[in-house]
Amino acid sequence: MPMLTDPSKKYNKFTPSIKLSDRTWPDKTIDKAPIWLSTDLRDGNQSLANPMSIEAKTRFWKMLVKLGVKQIEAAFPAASDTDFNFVRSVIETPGLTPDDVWVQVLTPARADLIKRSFESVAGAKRAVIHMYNATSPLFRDVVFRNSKEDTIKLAKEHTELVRKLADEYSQKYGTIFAYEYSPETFTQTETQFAVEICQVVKSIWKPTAEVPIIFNLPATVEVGTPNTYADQIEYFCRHIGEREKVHVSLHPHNDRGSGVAAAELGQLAGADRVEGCVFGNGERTGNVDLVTLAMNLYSQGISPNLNFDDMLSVIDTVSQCTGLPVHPRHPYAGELVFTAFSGSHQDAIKKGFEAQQKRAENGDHIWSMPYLPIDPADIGCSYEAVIRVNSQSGKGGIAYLVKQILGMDLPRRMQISFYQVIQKVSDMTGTEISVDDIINTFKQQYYLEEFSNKGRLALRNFSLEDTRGGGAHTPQDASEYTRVFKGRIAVDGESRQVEGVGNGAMTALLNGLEKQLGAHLSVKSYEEHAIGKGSYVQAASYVNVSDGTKDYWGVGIDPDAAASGLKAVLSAASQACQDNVFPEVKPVSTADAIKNAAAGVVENVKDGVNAAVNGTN
Ligand SMILES: CC(=O)SCCNC(=O)CCNC(=O)[C@H](O)C(C)(C)COP(=O)(O)OP(=O)(O)OC[C@H]1O[C@@H](n2cnc3c(N)ncnc32)[C@H](O)[C@@H]1OP(=O)(O)O
Ligand SMILES: CC(C)C(=O)C(=O)O
Repeated sequence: MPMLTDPSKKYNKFTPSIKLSDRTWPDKTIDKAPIWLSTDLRDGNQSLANPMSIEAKTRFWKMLVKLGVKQIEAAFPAASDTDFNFVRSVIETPGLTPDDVWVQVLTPARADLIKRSFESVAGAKRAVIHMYNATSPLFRDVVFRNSKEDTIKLAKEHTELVRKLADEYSQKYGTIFAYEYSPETFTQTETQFAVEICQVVKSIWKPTAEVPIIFNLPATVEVGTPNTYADQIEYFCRHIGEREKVHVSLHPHNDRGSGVAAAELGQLAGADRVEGCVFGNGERTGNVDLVTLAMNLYSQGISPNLNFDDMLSVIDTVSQCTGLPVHPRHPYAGELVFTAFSGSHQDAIKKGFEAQQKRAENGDHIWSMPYLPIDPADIGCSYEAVIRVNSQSGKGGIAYLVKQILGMDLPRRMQISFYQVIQKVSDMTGTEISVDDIINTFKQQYYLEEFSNKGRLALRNFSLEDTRGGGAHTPQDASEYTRVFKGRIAVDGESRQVEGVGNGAMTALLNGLEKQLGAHLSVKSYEEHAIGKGSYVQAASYVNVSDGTKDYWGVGIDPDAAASGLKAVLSAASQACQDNVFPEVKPVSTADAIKNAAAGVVENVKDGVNAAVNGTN
């Protein structure tokens, strides 16, 4: 049937039975983690087309224990042998269940199923028996055909049985039992009635402050906005007696997509405990997502008491055990959630990382980063995944990747120039450009192959003479040249002797190139920084040269600062060759240029870069 133009003819607005006018939860904040209960192996399992095998459940169980979950609903043991045997296995297998972990099992209010559930936990150190029956008018009328009194009687009589069996089993096995009672469909139940039935249950169970009774108040189906849930929870917390002997527990489902909000407002309203599933698996749209809840706390500086520092392995385990993928946009865990494609985001993140690093050097480690609510490293993600490049990207993000991978901090104007190169590639392909592609393009553009200069013009060896102290040529005044460059430059692989003079190493080389190749290039700007530390330190040089009509950027890397500057000049000059700047050196395809240059490197390997660095030739 198509959607109705007037849905009011079919759907009633949800109206909660209570509405607090003096609610206090809106003014509260969450200051600590709740008690967590994972129901992945029960609610999460019952909703799968193919429920988990014992092996899958065991793998999941181990992961939950490792994450730090202390209460785990292992199964609905009366449902199947698999479920029953799994509970036996977590109790009997040495090392599977630490002493501080509670094994929880779910049962309906039916005597045979309660008995079977007790049999499943025989010998456990700590066990929570969780019993439920639906309490809302719809279920009372349609499913159970029960009055309110009948519903209370059902809960009362079966709680009596749970009490009796708990006493017997704890005497026999020394098990510490806790009791959880869920008025299923709580949010659609008259809240006063939910309190009434829970008072009766509590009077029979007789909890202590040491082992409180758990009243689990489920949004079995999420039918209202989270504020209505919070009102119901606050009302319940205010009216249930002996509050110190009660743990109020939330069990939100996500039918309206606000399960996380409901759980957070429910905690503001006084709840002590939250039941949910990792990545929000569960019936229909799922149970509330424990990862999001925990990481929301973490991002506020509150320890969730759960450890997601290896999120990728959690994703692997959960998706392999359930057969369900984790959405790429899933909060904190999806593969795209720390990724920025768009230029302005990348620019802000790059600046943010630089500022963060500076603050950290002064002892301030507080995370304050544009667009990234948490540090991806905290959940085991690498920074490389943060910035990815497509046609929406800008110079900042691309420069960030070059810096991350090659350690090269490009001058701002060079960032713009390289960005234009990448933009051409991305316009051509129309797809995302991988980090490898960016780095390869960078190396090709500036003739850097494994950091040796393999341009069309490549440095083989050189010496620099300082003429200030007398030497072969004595300058007449300070503006005159003070350097003489002598060296061998491979021009498309053919080694040529180049000699020139200038007031610095780079200008002397350019002077030599002009004499050899017949065109003048001048240096417009030059920057340099160190890469690496200690004995591995290298100099990275960036030079911008011009023939008077067009600018060319060049890059050089070398352990020797002078050699790195000279390589940068040749890297820029190699690009100028492509524009026919040197009459003698004709443009060739980039691939051919690299091939030629590489051949030249092999040919000249003996008098190669090492000699040049030492300035001995
Ligand atoms: C909101 C939740 O997620 S609750 C958990 C739900 N999970 C599951 O149901 C998974 C496991 N369930 C099962 O394996 C089976 O349903 C069993 C073993 C529990 C029961 O199986 P069956 O005896 O074949 O009954 P069936 O599944 O049809 O259950 C419906 C009966 O249980 C009754 N019932 C349902 N919930 C409860 C409850 N909480 N307490 C007591 N009786 C209940 C129904 O009224 C119905 O009774 P009727 O047969 O007299 O009309
Ligand atoms: C058994 C109860 C807690 C349940 O799963 C629900 O109401 O969703």
